[in-house]
Amino acid sequence: MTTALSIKDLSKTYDTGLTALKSVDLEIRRGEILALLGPNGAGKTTLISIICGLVKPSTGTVTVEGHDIVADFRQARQLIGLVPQELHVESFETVWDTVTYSRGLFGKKPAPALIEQILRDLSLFEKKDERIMALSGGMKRRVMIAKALAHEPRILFLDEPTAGVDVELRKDMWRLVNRLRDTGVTIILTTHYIEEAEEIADRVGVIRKGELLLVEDKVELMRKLGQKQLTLDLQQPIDQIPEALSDYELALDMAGTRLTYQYDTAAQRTGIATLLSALSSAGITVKDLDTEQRSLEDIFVSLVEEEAP
Ligand SMILES: Nc1ncnc2c1ncn2[C@@H]1O[C@H](COP(=O)(O)OP(=O)(O)OP(=O)(O)O)[C@@H](O)[C@H]1O
Repeated sequence: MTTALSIKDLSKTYDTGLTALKSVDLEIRRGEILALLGPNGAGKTTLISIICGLVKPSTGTVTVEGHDIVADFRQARQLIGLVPQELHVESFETVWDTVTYSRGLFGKKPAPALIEQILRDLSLFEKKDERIMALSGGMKRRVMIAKALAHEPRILFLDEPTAGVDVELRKDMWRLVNRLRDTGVTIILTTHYIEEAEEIADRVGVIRKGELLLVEDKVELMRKLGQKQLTLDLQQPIDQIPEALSDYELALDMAGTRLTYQYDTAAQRTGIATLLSALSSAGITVKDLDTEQRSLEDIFVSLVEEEAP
C-alpha cells in the first residue's frame, strides 16, 4: 500500500475550549476514495482544515505523500486541492482568469490546454469569458472545483461537495471524481448524503464528536454490519407471535398480517429454513415473502445512535 496521507494522534481544541478532534489516526491510500461521514459538528471540516494548513493542530502529525504539513508546508500544500464548503470566488474576474490564477499561486507553469480540459470536464468552457458574478450558484461551485484542480493536486478534498447542488452537477462531479481516481488522485470527501458515500467511496470513515469511530472498506462494512430483513406476509392475520416462535427475533405489525425477521447475512446460518418450517408447524401460512438489505444509511444511523452517551 502506498500511503497518500498519514494522520497520527491528531487533536484540536479551539480557543473556546471546545475539542473538535480527539486523537485521530488515519492512513489514506493513494488513489482511493474515502468518504468521511458524520453528523453536524463532528469535526470533518476541522480535520480537512488542519490538513490544508488552515487550522493549527493541538497535537499530532500529518504527512502528505511523506511531507509534513508543518515542517514541509509548501510541498505538502502543493499536493492538495481543496474544494471548501463555502463558496468564495472572486466576483469580477472571468472564469478563465480565476482558474489560471489558482494554478499560478502554486508556482506552476501556465498550462492552457490543461485548464481548458478542466473547464470542459466541468461543463464550464462555454462560460470561460464570463465574470464569476454573472454565474449561477451551481456554476460558481463548478468554478471552485476547477480552481482546486488547476495545480494538478494528488489529493483532492471535497467538503460537502454536493450540498445544495442539482442532479446534473452531482453527476458531472462523480464522473470527474472517478476519472481523477483513475489517474491516481486520492479523493477525500465529507458528506451528509450517505447514499453518496455508498455510491462512490472505496472506504468509509465515520466520525462523531471528534472521534473516528471506524474506517472500513465500504463493501466489508456493509457485509459486516449489514443485516437483512425478511418480510413475511401472512395468509390469515394472527393476534400474537406464537410461543413456539419466541426464539426468533420476530416483529408483528399492527394488522397482524406481516412478520419481519432480522438476520445477519454474515452468519453461518440465517435461520430462515427453520423459521419457515416452524411457522408451518404453528399453522401459519405465508402468502408472500421478501428480503431487504440494510443500506449504509441504516448502518450509519445505528452506529451514531449506538455510540451516543
Ligand atoms: N474556529 C472555531 N472556533 C471554535 N469552535 C469551532 C471553530 N470551528 C469549528 N468549531 C467547532 O468545532 C466542532 C466541529 O466543527 P466542524 O466544522 O469541524 O464539524 P463538521 O463535522 O464539519 O460539521 P458540519 O457537517 O456541520 O460542517 C463544532 O462544534 C464547531 O462548532
